[in-house]
Amino acid sequence: MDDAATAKKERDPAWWGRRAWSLLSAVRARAPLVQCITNLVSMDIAANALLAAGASPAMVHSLREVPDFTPRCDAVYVNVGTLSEDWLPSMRAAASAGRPWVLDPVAAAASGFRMEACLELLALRPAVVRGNASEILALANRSVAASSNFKGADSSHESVDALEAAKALALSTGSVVAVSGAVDFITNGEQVVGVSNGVPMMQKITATGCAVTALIAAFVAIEPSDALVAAACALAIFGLAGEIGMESSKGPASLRMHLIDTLYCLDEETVTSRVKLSLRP
Ligand SMILES: Nc1ncnc2c1ncn2[C@@H]1O[C@H](COP(=O)(O)OP(=O)(O)O)[C@@H](O)[C@H]1O
Ligand SMILES: Cc1ncsc1CCOP(=O)(O)O
Ligand SMILES: [Mg+2]
Repeated sequence: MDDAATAKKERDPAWWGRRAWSLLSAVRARAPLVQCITNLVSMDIAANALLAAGASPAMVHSLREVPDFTPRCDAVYVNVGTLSEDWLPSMRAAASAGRPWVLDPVAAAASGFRMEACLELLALRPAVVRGNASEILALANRSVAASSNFKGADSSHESVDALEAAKALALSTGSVVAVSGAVDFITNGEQVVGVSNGVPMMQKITATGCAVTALIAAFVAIEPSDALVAAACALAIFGLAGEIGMESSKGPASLRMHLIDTLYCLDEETVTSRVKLSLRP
């Protein structure tokens, strides 16, 4: 049996269930410190998602604090959602501080300034870049939106539309690329993992994408040598929390609350039996 066939056989649903549970358990046990340089919209939900999962969020943005603070962090999370010229130097410095870090390229195609910033940050080799399909397509094509269906921070594409772009971006950058959507795809350019947890209502809560990227940073802090598995398991756990949270929710506001509560309460039986991850052919 060749390596790919062996990996596929080992990574059956039970294997993924055990991995997802062991990474969530390790986050709870070790409470990784995650520096977040994230947009103003997402700060609350990203910090609360990290806390509910067991990590320690710190929204520390000042360039002057990076030399003292960032080296003490277990991971760094950079998100360009409300990018300004003032924040970019802190993002560069934190990304260059030698800690594992992840990038969320919110609305990458919104402007030349934002696209250039994202490409510059990508060149600093994040362990993972997680975006929606439109963001990953724009980054792979290095293109600022021209079309009338551009929706800013929201996606106007399905995740599957960006799968080939994600693989190409992963190969050209050396980062793991995660495309979120109805099915999340996570790839290092060679292997592709699909995650089928989640509910459509998650798109109706602002900054759920930002929050799941923060969670990816916490999982990467625990498993820096396997960012593909860390990112896939974080997406599955977050999606599962959304799925279970939806059972008690009437709409986006109550889902936001129940998702965070569920993230806090997830147990081994629920995680191992309900995460839906698979290695794609
Ligand atoms: N149609 C969907 N069905 C199930 N889960 C979804 C769907 N769309 C998004 N999600 C989930 O919502 C979260 C945010 O993803 P997404 O909306 O794609 O990101 P963004 O907020 O950056 O646009 C992810 O966990 C993703 O899996
Ligand atoms: C609405 C908005 N505007 C700038 S950042 C932001 C939040 C985007 O969050 P997400 O990418 O998770 O939808
Ligand atoms: Mg987003």
